[in-house]
This record gives sequence, C-alpha cells and structure tokens, in this order.
Amino acid sequence: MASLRVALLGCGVVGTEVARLLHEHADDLAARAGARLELAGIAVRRLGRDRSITGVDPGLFTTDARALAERDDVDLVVEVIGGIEPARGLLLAAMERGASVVTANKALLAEDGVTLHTAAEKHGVDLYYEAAVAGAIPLLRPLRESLAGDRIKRVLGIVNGTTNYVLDRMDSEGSSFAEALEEAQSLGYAEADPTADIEGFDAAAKAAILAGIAFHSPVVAADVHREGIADVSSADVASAQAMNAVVKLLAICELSPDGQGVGVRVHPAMLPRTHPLASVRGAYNAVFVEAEAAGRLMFYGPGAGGVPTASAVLGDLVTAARNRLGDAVGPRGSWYADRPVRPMGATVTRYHISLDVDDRPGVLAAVAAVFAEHDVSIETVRQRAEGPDDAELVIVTHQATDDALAATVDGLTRLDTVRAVLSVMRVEGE
Ligand SMILES: NC(=O)c1ccc[n+]([C@@H]2O[C@H](COP(=O)([O-])OP(=O)(O)OC[C@H]3O[C@@H](n4cnc5c(N)ncnc54)[C@H](O)[C@@H]3O)[C@@H](O)[C@H]2O)c1
Ligand SMILES: N[C@@H](CCO)C(=O)O
Ligand code: NA
Repeated sequence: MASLRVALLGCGVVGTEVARLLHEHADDLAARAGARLELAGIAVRRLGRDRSITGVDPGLFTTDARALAERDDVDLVVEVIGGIEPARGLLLAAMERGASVVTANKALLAEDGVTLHTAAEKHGVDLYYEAAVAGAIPLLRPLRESLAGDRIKRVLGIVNGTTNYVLDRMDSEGSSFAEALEEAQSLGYAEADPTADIEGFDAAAKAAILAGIAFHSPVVAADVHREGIADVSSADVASAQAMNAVVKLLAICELSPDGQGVGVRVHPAMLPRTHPLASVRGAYNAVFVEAEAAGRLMFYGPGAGGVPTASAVLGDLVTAARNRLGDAVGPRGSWYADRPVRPMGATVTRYHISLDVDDRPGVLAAVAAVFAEHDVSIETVRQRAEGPDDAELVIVTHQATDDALAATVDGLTRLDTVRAVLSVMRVEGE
C-alpha cells in the first residue's frame, strides 16, 4: 500500500489526540484514505515532556517546526499550534512546498483567511479547517458542499463551548462565574488565554468564518460586532429565568433584508426556553442554519475538547489524503458575492430592559415616552412592587434598530424616576 507522510505541528490539547488517534487507528485510516498516513514528525515547543499517551516514537518529536513543515517528503501538514504566527508562516511554507494543509486555527482563518486561500489556490493544494468552527460538528463542509445549491439567509449558533458551559452553570447550578470558568478550563474547552472565550473573540472568529462561507463574501473577525459574557450578571440570568428564557452567547450571521449586505454579530442574548438552542447544555455547540430551499437545519454536538476536535482534524486529513491520491483538490469556498458587512446600529433586534423605578403616578408614562421618542414599540411591560414606593419594571420591545434601542436605554438612564437600569439584553428567537 502507498503511504503519505504527515507532519503534525503542535502537540497540546488537540495535537496530542490527533497523534494518538493517528497511531491507534492507523489501519482503519489507511483503508479509508487509500494510503498509510505515516507521521513524519511532530513539532513541539519543548522536548522531554512525557508524551507516551500518543504511542508515538519519541524520536519523531522536534522543536524545529519550520524544518518539519518544509520537508520535501511531507505530503500533508496539520497545524494545531494556534495563533497568528508562527502558524501562518508555517502553513504558507508547507503549501509552497506542495503540501496540503489541515488546521484548527480559527483565529488565523478569521484574520487572514484570504492569504491562506490564495496560497492554496496558487499551489494547487487543499486547505481544510473543519475543526476551526464548532469543533467536531460537521458544519463547514455541509455549508460549502451540501448547501452549495441553496441560498443561506441566516446562521444562528452557540459556537463557544467555554462560555456556554459558564452560562449553563450560572443558570442551572447558580455557580459563580469564576468557579464555572475554572471548570471549563480544567476540562480542556478554554483557549490558552480564556479571555478569547469570555470576551467573545473566539466566537467572533468563528462567526466571521461562517458568514464568509454562508454568504460567499470575505468577512474578517474585525468586521464582527462583538460583546462577551464578562458583564452578564446574576441579575441578567434571573431576569431571563423570570420570563422563562435563558442567556446564551450567540453568533448571528444574516443577510440584510435587501440581500445586499450581511450582518455579523456575537453577543449574549435571552432565548425562550422553548427555542431549540436554549436546551444546548454544557460545552456543547449548536448551529441553526436557515436556507431558502432547505428550510431550517440544526447541527449539534461537541464544539470543544481535544478528542472531539481531533475527530474533525482527522476527517479533513483523510479527505486531503484521498484528494492527493486522486491527484485532485477538494471543493473550495467562493467569495464572488463580495457583500459588505453592515454596521451593528442598523441591525434589527429586540431588547429586554429591567429598571428599578419610583412607584408613583406618571412614572410609567415617562418611561413609555422615551420609547416613543425613539420610535421603539413596546411588546410587554411587567411591574413588580419592590417596596412601598419602589418597583421593578420589565419591558420587552418589538423589533427596532440597535441604534434606536441603545438611544432608548440611554434616555431611560437620564430619567429622575429611574433609580437604576438593572439589566439590558437583546432577545432572540420567536
Ligand atoms: N481545545 C479545543 O477544544 C479546540 C477546539 C477547536 C479548535 N481548537 C484550536 O486548535 C488549536 C490548538 O488548540 P489547543 O487547545 O490544542 O491549544 P494548546 O495550547 O493546548 O496547544 C498548542 C500547542 O502548540 C505548542 N506550540 C506553540 N508554539 C509552537 C511552535 N512554534 N512549535 C511547536 N509547537 C508549538 C504549545 O506548546 C502547545 O502545546 C488552536 O488553533 C485552537 O483554537 C481548539
Ligand atoms: N475555546 C473554544 C474551543 C473550541 O473552539 C471553545 O470553548 O469553544
Ligand atoms: Na466543525
């Protein structure tokens, strides 16, 4: 049987599992790919660590990632180092030498996917990155290939396991933010620097990649409106619970109503508990795709963790190996539409606003007047007495532009009768 030589760059949470599964499932992988996938080397930052769990010959480890990526006898390069450099330079060098590449690196794809795709095209090699978005869940290939004949209108998803884990623990166990984050880190879900998860950078990178593929337009992470979960308080979680909703960090990519632009945003939002995404627990991810002809599709599964992510990496590796044996390259994404990214202020959304107000005549009228002034229509108002002259007002709006809603909140904070704005959050899902 023929063999193909694989270089693995990085041996952390994901790389260790890729190496172990390549070794343990070598015969099956060979039968499926049509060639033995032989490890040519594994680049690590430091030698001497016990990596026996991988079952790999210790002589294969090297600290010279560059030399490994550029070796003439390497056919396929897997990058699971993460970050922009040296990952980008290594992938470009590998492609230049004619190797096909597989990466899990969403940060890089979202920042400079164009350079990588251009290089893959120029050198006639594959560039696959299924693991970069929603870990093990097959999502990019279905979007790129299975839905190539359809018109995608909206992608709505939970694409960060760490933040979903944290929000779920806050909702179901009443855990503190810090406790829940520590657990997510120890389970291998979090990025090396967990602020990438908490501040929404990880989800924003994934949203950019999803929007680019779904709408055939180049979108980078900097285009994405991003809010993380650091400011989600127990009051927000309680407000959501009071209206039978749950707080989730959502990535939303949508065509603008005229179809000419795209909106891409990541922010916490309240979702009714009856919405399918509301039941996504722990570090699981789920992505809802709304397409014109297909209707609504849901993709669900483990979005983080070394073993599940390695599954997506190996799937790409087998595909790239098959293409190589057939002297072909796989289908690429297309960016012909070039739709501009619309600003967040123009996005149409709904708000949930909870206020601590004086409980006396005219207060509700004054509050309602602020909404009217900004042309924001109120859907529901609930008032609960908090004391003899103190009440909590909970208002959910109809859809309005984000600019109008933000101006409304700003106006409310200026009212003398509003003692405090307790919680402001967008509401998604019908
Ligand atoms: N952990 C997950 O659940 C998950 C899921 C999907 C995608 N990813 C992505 O996979 C990639 C790897 O993530 P991870 O969780 O395994 O990270 P990690 O930090 O556990 O592993 C990265 C490894 O690369 C090594 N490294 C750094 N610089 C190097 C160099 N110059 N040469 C060789 N090795 C070097 C580090 O020492 C570390 O062991 C990232 O792009 C991440 O975004 C991770
Ligand atoms: N840190 C990421 C890993 C998967 O990309 C998460 O929590 O989802
Ligand atoms: Na995936």
